[in-house]
Amino acid sequence: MTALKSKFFKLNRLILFMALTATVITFINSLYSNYQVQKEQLILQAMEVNKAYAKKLSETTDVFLTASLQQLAYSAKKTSVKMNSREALKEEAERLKYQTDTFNSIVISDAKGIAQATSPETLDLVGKKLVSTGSLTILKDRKLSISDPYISSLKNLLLVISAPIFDDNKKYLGFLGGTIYLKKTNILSSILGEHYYENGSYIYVIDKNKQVLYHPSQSRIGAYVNNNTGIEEIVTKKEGGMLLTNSNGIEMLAGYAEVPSTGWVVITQSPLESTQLPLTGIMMKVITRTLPMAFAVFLFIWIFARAISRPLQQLTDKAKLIDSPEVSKDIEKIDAWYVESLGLKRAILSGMKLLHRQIGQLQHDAKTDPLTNTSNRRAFQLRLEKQALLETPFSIVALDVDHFKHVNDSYGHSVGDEVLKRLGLIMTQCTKGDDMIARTGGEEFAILLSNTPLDNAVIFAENLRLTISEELFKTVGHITVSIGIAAWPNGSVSIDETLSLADNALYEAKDLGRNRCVVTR
Ligand SMILES: Nc1nc2c(ncn2[C@@H]2O[C@H](COP(=O)(O)OP(=O)(O)OP(=O)(O)O)[C@@H](O)[C@H]2O)c(=O)[nH]1
Repeated sequence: MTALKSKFFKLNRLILFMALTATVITFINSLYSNYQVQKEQLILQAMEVNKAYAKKLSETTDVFLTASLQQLAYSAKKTSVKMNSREALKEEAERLKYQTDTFNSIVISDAKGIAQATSPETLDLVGKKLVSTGSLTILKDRKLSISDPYISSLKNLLLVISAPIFDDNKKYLGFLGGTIYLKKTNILSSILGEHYYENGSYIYVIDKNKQVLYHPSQSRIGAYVNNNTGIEEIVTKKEGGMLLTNSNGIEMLAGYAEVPSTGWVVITQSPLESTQLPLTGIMMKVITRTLPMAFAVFLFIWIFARAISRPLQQLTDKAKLIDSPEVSKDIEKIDAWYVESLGLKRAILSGMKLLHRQIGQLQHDAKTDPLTNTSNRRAFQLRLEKQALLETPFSIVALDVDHFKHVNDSYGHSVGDEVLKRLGLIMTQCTKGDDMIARTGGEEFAILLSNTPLDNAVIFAENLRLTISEELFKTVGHITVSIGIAAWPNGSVSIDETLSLADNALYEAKDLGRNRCVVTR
């Protein structure tokens, strides 16, 4: 990953992105499922309403047809004695026609199919033979019946509700028929037409042959329904609900129910689209009610995520300053409140501790002579530079073991080492905290006496020389040392020159016979 990318992908931003994505996805998902559920509910409801409505209308139609048949049957019984009087028959026809709005016209025929009376009279059929298919079927069947629709001799699309007329000896005398003109205002249109919905809903009635008996659009009456996707199921099942595409290609929710006395089917249909109209309003309500919660969830995730990221962010920031000695204290203060962050904090702290310890060890090693555990030449040089910087006065005591080669040669190198170690200890015991002892060569040492004037340094050096000469070294016995002393400041002499002056004094001490102190003033 490039540096640019890694800078962009900050934990805070990632968490914000995660919180936002989670909230938006949840919100959209909940909206979508709500939408689907509401849609299904609305469809189911509309379907149930249409089914119930179709059932109710089919029952109403059935009640009307049954009542009409009863009415005609009763009238036919009364008419049997009037068959010889056209006047009486005319009166009965008039009564049936005008007493109720049930029929568009009434025809009373004799057994041969000759019309004996009509109402209204304008039909102009009296005395004429009825030749329409409907009339011939009625004459043949001789029973209470409701005909299939047919086109009459007067070119009306009609159906006939008829009752046979028998005398007391069961002799067939003719029939009494009430017609319903399907394409004109009729009782069916009165029963069904007063029921209508808004939003493109409508009712229609078909017979067993899928021929339309009633439809709000008059041009459809008498036509056969063929290009409706659900019509086969409707005529087979006779009762139920379904989604279909009507003859105009519109998706409709249909409920349908059979009229038991005729086998007709009443169908109520409403456009699928109109049933979904309330959806927008419902969804708006869902959105306005869900949004505050979604916002609260987002806020909660964000705040919580920030709380999770905070200790990690702080640990990262502090870990960058790992070389600073103060940073451990800052890391200690970080509130690592959950297990992983606490583990990380502890790991960083112990890592830092280890690192500082190792750095300390390395620093110590870089400045220390491993044999005598005194400082080395490099550390001594740095100390001199510091003295110069702070302009603190000091004295240098340069010390060299006399005839050390003889020690090595006589007792071995390791005995010589032990002598050097012991010397280091003796010098340490003789100096103060602020002084520095360094091994500057094989058997050479230099001691920096801080804030010590030359006279005091001479006293110190003389004491040290005596202490060493009185010391009984293991295996070796007594040894002596030669010492050169110089002090700073000393006129225009530099600090480096001061060390050389001490060295020179030491060589002089050697030359003068060893085991002595020589001062450079
Ligand atoms: N055991 C031991 N010997 C060392 C060490 N460093 C240097 N020497 C020995 O110290 C001796 C120094 O010898 P020289 O330079 O001749 O000096 P000296 O014998 O002390 O004689 P003067 O200084 O003239 O009195 C040599 O034999 C070195 O091998 C060390 O770390 N351990």
